[in-house]
Amino acid sequence: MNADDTSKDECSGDSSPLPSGTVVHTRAPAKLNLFLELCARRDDGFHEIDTVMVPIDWCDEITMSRTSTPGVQLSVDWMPSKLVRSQRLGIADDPAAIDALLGIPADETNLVSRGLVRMIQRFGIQGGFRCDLRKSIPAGAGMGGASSDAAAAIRCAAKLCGISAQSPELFQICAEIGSDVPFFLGHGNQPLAAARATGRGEILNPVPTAGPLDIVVIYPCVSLSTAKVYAASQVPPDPQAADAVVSALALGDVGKIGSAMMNRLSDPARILAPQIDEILKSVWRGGYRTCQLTGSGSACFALVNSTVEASRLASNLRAKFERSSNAGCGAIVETARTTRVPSIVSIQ
Ligand SMILES: C[C@](O)(CO)[C@H](O)COP(=O)(O)OP(=O)(O)OC[C@H]1O[C@@H](n2ccc(N)nc2=O)[C@H](O)[C@@H]1O
Ligand SMILES: Nc1ncnc2c1ncn2[C@@H]1O[C@H](COP(=O)(O)OP(=O)(O)OP(=O)(O)O)[C@@H](O)[C@H]1O
Repeated sequence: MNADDTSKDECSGDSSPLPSGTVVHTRAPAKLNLFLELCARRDDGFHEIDTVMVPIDWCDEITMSRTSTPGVQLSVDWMPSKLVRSQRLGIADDPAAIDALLGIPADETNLVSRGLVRMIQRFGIQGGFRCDLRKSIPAGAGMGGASSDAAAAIRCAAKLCGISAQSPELFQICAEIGSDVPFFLGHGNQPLAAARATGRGEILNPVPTAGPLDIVVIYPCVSLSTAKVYAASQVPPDPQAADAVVSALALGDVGKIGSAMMNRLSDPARILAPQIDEILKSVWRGGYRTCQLTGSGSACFALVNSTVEASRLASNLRAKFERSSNAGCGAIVETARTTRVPSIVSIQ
């Protein structure tokens, strides 16, 4: 997926209800946190944070249509299949691990369902939606998969029902569903290549970038609870600011970005999941100090200088961390590039 996938009409807000039977499709990109600081613990159980996020072209896919039947009919599957994913993770013969890592709810607890139910209620939409969600983004990885899916489904519903993509209610619904969700809506009329988020993560300021960044993502065979990682974290006495990362992003200077990167949730996540510690130390020993945890984990990522370097690092890390099936938990290593959100909502 590249930046051109951002639809112009999606940004112009031209909307009228689509004919009955129309099917729309969009991608839901993952995100990485180049910087994440804890500024304070709030009385409502959340933290004031200062974070810089970039969307990447590792995406889930959503296909949606309206139904005359009220409610949300949701199907969830993995790309290319749950079996292939379990084999790549080395858990094909471990039903408990498959459930823990690949078990995605298809009921009202799925953030896609939560978002669509709120759309139906907030806009008095007649009937309901059918949504087919095809997963690629690992869950419990700190990559914003569920949040991105929710924002993508909300944008598809808006397109189907002739609701402007700029309607403030869309942002409100996203902010109600989760702290990461508003980021995936983009920012006003402009596609978003990077954002600095404060509050609990819902207050967004676009960050200028010099162009796409090349990345290697390593997802270990473990799913981490965001709430548990935050609960195990400490607010520092002197929180760092994201200004250095923001300036380096504008320059597109990978070395400068790398030396300004930081994630305050890394230490608690490494204690909760020692696999993360093993991966980080191994990649750092390989000379990639730009490698760090994203969000609340468990995935880690390294910034590199080119797609060639990304391919080379990824093949080295696959040899080290990926297992054949049934050889015990491994990891999934993928190259990626930063992109922009939201992606186009296309009519099938
Ligand atoms: C770690 C990040 O992914 C970084 O982008 C986000 O801060 C988390 O965003 P998210 O997964 O959408 O989180 P939410 O679903 O809103 O909150 C899940 C739980 O994480 C904790 N949480 C989340 C956000 C925040 N600013 N402070 C918190 O302490 C709270 O215990 C909350 O109940
Ligand atoms: N659409 C969805 N995709 C994946 N998981 C979902 C979805 N809806 C609800 N979930 C549940 O939410 C849990 C967390 O999923 P995920 O990690 O993708 O969420 P997130 O909060 O957006 O991302 P992050 O890991 O950055 O916090 C999953 O383990 C799953 O049980």
